[in-house]
Amino acid sequence: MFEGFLDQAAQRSLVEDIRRVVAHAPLFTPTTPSGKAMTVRMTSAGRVGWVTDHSGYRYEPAHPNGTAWPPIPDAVLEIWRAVGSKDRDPDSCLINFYGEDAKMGMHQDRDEGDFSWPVVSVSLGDEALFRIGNTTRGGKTESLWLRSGDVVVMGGEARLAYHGVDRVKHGSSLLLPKGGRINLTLRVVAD
Ligand SMILES: O=C(O)CCC(=O)C(=O)O
Ligand SMILES: [Fe+2]
Repeated sequence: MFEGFLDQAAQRSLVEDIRRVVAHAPLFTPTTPSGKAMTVRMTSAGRVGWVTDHSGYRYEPAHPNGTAWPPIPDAVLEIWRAVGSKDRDPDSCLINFYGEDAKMGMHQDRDEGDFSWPVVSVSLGDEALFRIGNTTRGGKTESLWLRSGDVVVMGGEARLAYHGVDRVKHGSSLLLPKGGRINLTLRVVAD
């Protein structure tokens, strides 16, 4: 965990980059394979983007509306190169938006083809209570508040750790005028 990795100016600039991505690839409400709407809204940048619907969890080369995902902004790639890997760039940047009452249940990130690459996560906006456990469901977990500008790397042992977001403290940051939290997750998909 890199606390306060991004300064205010870097955070504001990233928000502008994300606004440009969202202008091309609008946020959508994903549904789980069992048909339940998730509470986060999401979109992606990169060669492929993560989607979920009745057909399952997977990476797709296009947004559900049929258009190609926009490229990953350079400033986002720079974060990956600094803390993730210099050997290759990520294929995908998932953009999660947490409004009031949004959360994310405990899960593993395992739709990628190669778990030797880390997952890099960037938090912007409202504070979130992040929970991380073991590589098997259940057991002891650890909770930490992720604040705007924090960067988390899930690699090695932690790459397949169960994790989730229990809650977001709405209005705890001034970065986004209407409140809310943006989380970026960078991943090598490798297939
Ligand atoms: O919002 C977060 O901090 C975590 C997001 C996450 O785990 C995911 O998108 O897979
Ligand atoms: Fe995840």
